Amino acid sequence: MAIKLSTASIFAIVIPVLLGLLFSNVKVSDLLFANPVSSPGGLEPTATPTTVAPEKCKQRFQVLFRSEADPFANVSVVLHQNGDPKHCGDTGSGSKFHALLYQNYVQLKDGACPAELDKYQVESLLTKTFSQLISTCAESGREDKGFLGFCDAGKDKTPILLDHNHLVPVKSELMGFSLPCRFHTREGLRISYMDQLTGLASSKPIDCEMVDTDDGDDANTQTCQVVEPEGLPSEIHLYAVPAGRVFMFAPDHVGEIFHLNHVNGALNKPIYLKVMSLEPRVFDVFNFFSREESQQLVDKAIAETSETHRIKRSSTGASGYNINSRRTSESGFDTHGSTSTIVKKRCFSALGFDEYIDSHGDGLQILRYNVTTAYNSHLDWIADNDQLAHDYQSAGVGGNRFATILMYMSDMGQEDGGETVFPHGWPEDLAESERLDKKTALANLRESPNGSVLKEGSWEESLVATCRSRLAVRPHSSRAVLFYSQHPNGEVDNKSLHGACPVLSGVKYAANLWVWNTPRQGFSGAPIKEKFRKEHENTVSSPTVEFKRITAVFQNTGEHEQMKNAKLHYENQFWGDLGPNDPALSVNTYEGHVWNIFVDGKIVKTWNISEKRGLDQTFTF
Ligand SMILES: O=C(O)CCC(=O)C(=O)O
Ligand SMILES: [Fe+2]
Repeated sequence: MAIKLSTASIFAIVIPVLLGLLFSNVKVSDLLFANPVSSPGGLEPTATPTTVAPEKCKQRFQVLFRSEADPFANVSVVLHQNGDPKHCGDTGSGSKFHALLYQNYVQLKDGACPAELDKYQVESLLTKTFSQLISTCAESGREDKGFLGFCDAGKDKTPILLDHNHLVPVKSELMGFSLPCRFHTREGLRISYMDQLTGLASSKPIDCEMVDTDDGDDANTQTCQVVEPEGLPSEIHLYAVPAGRVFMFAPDHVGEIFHLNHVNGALNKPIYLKVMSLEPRVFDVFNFFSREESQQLVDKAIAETSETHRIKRSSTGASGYNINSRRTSESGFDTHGSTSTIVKKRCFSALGFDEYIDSHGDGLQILRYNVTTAYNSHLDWIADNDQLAHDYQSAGVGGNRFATILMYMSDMGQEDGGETVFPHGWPEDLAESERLDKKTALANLRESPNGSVLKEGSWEESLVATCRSRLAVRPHSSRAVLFYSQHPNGEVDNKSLHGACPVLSGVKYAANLWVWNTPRQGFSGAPIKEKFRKEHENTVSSPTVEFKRITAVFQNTGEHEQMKNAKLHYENQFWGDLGPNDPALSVNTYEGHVWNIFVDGKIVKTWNISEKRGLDQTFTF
């Protein structure tokens, strides 16, 4: 097939080559945004690709789909914007979609028709084809940019993820070069190969019916009985995730089931979700982890002795070890235990990640609540602070927590307390007329035998009243819940407010994983605020370079009165107290790490670790 280049596309290729020569020290990642004259496409080697014969091209295309026939002949691909249960457009059935995909495939490498496509090429191809067929999936307010404008929200709204430089930009007359979307199924599976689409077009997704289980041994009190689907689908639903964003489930109604048959949960059973609330988005997670795993996590947490990881009174906030009277629980971290590693990886798969990225999650936090202890309502999304280099503005290019998976490791009875409450949500299984108001709930509590453990008029007592009138999830060993702290566009979801209800009897153990939309603060690739960027460019380590381990010792000499409340932090993560009477703190660290001294929540001293100072370094102040 002859390839015609329009004048516009010739300019689009030639001009970037010239610019590339002029600005050869400009990073590719700085260029990868919708801008017709600055694309990495132009920086690629200019050797002419070998064009293959049309017959061979066709064959290769069929192999990519593992299908000689058009898999979409009777199937329409229905497109959704990330997190939105309503669709925004569709391809219609018939040969148009397949034919256009072929045309774009041929153009993808200027007629070279690669025998294999990586996931980024697949995404680029799909983005381009959908943009040509569907005009209704634009971002509101930017309708003129069409679907491409949805996928590439622009430099100020696209966080740079670790694989940013792998993205294959889409060339178009409208946007020049723009970033592609990613595509996931309703259940979160990322489309990385064309034949996945063939599979989706040739069988309906497995569905399930909820039935009560009597084994009582794992996951939850209900289980999902697979309902074998009959016939062929007439639609495939795909969820388009803009560049730089993360997949989020798109719940439509309370009680709806998401059967994640691509994610192996506890005891090799597929995980499934049941929608508990739409605002906030809260899901009951079934088959997520087993009682055995739950016991292993508790045992390890109890046995942990290291100061930074052992279970102790919980702290709050983005930085520092700050005891807060509104969080009276105890907690510790399990960052590298074998069960915790398995569970963390499972969390990522369940959330729609196709790979585990350690820096997108905090360590698994193990929580313990004794009688009366609780965590008052809060957001897991971290509020920003001008002093911090990390950019927490997830609606822009920043990174923050976007999802929490909370796992329960104790069975709490109806009167035992310890639920997780969502004060903006409503009990999922109660008719409106049966809901309790807060006042009645408080009166009932005061009359109940467990009510007397809390002080009258305390915030804990008031929280119990909220717990008994709003959506509250009761802990049940090996039950898990998922909720989102962000909207799909990265804006904080204030309705995700939640709290841990006071325990009224027994002990509650739970574990949570906070998952971030970018690498979290202090890690390579984490977003840094503009004003701190220069400083960081010289210090942040590249993930591909091996560094030597450095032992650094920090000590307060006691000479400076203003340092009497000094606290050592790795970036903004609390490490230990460093008052004049505290022992020196010795840490293992690496080139490029940044250690800070905080006094009263403010950074007063910073050290950038450099190998040049040797492998044993001492810092006194
Ligand atoms: O323990 C719970 O139920 C909730 C814990 C929580 O929200 C947290 O640790 O951030
Ligand atoms: Fe929380």
